[in-house]
Amino acid sequence: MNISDATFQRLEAEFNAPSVRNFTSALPNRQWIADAEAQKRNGVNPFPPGVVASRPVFDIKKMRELLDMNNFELRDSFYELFKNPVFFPRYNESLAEQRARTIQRWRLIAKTGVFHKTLQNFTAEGRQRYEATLESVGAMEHSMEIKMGVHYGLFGGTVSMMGDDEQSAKWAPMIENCQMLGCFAMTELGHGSNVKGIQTKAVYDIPSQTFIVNTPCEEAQKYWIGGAFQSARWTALFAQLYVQGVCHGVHPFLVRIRNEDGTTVPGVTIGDCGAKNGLNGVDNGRMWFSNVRVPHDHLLRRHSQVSRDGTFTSNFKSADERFGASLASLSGGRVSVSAGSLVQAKLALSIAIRYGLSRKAFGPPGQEETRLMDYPAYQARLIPPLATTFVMQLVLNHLKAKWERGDLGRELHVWSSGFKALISWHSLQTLQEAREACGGQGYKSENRIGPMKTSHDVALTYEGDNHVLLQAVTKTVFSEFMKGIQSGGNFRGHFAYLKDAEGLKKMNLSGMDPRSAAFALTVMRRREAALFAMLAADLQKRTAAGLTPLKAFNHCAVLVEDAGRAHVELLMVELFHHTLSDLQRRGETELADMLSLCGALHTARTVDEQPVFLRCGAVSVAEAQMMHTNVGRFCGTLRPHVLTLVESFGYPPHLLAPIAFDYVAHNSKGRL
Ligand SMILES: Cc1cc2nc3c(=O)[nH]c(=O)nc-3n(C[C@H](O)[C@H](O)[C@H](O)COP(=O)(O)OP(=O)(O)OC[C@H]3O[C@@H](n4cnc5c(N)ncnc54)[C@H](O)[C@@H]3O)c2cc1C
Repeated sequence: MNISDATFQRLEAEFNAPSVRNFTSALPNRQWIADAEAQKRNGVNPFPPGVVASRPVFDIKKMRELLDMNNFELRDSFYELFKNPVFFPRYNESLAEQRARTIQRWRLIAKTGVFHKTLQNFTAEGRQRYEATLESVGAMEHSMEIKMGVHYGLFGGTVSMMGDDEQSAKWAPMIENCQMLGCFAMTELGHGSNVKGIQTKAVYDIPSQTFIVNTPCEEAQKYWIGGAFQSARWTALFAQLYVQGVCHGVHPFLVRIRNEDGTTVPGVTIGDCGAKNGLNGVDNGRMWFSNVRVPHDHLLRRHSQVSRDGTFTSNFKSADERFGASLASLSGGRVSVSAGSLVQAKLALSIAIRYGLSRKAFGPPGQEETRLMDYPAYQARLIPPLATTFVMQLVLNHLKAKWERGDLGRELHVWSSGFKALISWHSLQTLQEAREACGGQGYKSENRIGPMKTSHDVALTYEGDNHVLLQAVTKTVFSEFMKGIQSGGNFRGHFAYLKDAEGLKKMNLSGMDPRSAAFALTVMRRREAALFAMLAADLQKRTAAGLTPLKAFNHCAVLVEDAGRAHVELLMVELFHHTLSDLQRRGETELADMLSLCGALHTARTVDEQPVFLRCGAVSVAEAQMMHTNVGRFCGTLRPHVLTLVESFGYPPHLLAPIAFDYVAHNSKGRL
């Protein structure tokens, strides 16, 4: 595929930052990479000095393939591309330089042609290639991943999935090859989480057969729109659709915001969101619309249509159903954010664990100091997040497969909302722990963890604020639970396990194998059952006292979120054990054994960290104590394997950091 060279030539001129064009901004010393690669050429794996990897008890390559699922060569080809100096990390650049560099990098990535046919028809192969590309790019730099995710995933995904076949066929190829550069304008200053309440208006004007778009008040300005401030020429705009005086709710439109020369079109005003805590390679902008005329065939009409003479029709009966269907097709954004989040956690763990293996502190008098990783207290900080990262990656792979198959049902909404919330929280917590685990070195930008942490932070907010997402999960599955209650205990589907609620209570955890599926499912089901029952009772009490169902729900919001988390963590355990049984069935016992240890540590840690298990009676004090002991026990069991485990993430030395190798040589006087 030819990428639109004209687009990138124009953009590079517009984002003109001389230091970027001429590569003059200071580059950190990169000798450590040459050293690591030289070691590799000599047949020695580039580990930190003095670190001897234990003999792998599983096949590292197979583990990587299990985690990455597909496109292994493509991922490696991107890692090679990132050896080009354009991709070298630079720190302390100005906002203009960071934005310019992102454009420069985008051109080189787009030029590979990797996005060809990722939007047209949305085949599983195309989606896998797209996800693999974004994950690889995210390992190099998070801004770049988000910049491309907004253009191809959010803008392109909206046009191709919410446009009908004709619209998709017309525009998707031009989005893939960057002839049409776009952004995604949903959020407004006054409405972010509550997108149903956005105020931008699109009124159908019968005589001119156009939609007239207006920003009626300051709260309705479009806000945070990635790419809007400089690069985008088009936007997928979300607005309340009015036809013949009737509001039909939120609808998507393809709207031109700039001419190809970069000037804004009449009626559109664009401002900068300015410097952010991270992701400064992305030019987030604000937009106001004043009587902007949008052609009739630019309403993206897969779900709703307006005839030229002003008759509104829809495939769905109510505005709520239409809105739900629109959001379902946007679940891909949450899939990408979850995958991108785990990339950051995997990199941070790869760096911090290698450092913890080589760095020594304190020790017996007169003897060699002890390696950090040999302190149980240190292990307890890095090994549980490592185990959870493996569990979450395998769980996320089920979600990715569902999305790639085009399975857009209610389950996709629940999984993508819940997994995005828990995975992004997990990754941020892991980045913080990894930063601290590297001490002062963790605070140096060149060691990557700090910049990754600040850039990743917003993953908790965009594509749905995590708290709001957990509430949405509970709202969606609670009715299923209530059906079981109202039928006198005839629970179905996910809640079928409650048909034997008494048996669940009687299970004796201390007599079970903590690596088994039965053990993890018992603990997680007990919590979910208890919290959903508490929620039902609480809601019933409040509605009986005269509150409306909505008010009652809001009064129980803390319990609602706890129940949502309980549901998602149970789903995760179910899916994880599904993968384990599959591995066992295929005879991959080495992988399954290692992963079952990770699963057992993940379960023990989940219970140990959350008092809600004790509070709701899901575990007894003795069982909570057993879980606590299990955390330490499994950390010790996994300790010899931590290096091979992070090796299986597959990141080459140049995507790690100096402290992952010989941090003393890197900081020597000779390298000043
Ligand atoms: C860097 C960045 C890039 C972005 N890119 C885009 C983009 O390209 N396009 C786009 O359309 N949008 C974009 N967004 C917007 C993003 O999706 C919104 O910020 C997000 O949906 C949250 O909305 P908000 O900021 O208005 O927060 P609010 O909705 O105001 O939430 C603020 C707080 O209130 C809490 N809260 C809200 N409702 C409830 C409730 N019912 N109960 C309890 N607590 C509640 C939330 O948990 C949150 O902590 C971006 C945002 C950022 C920061």
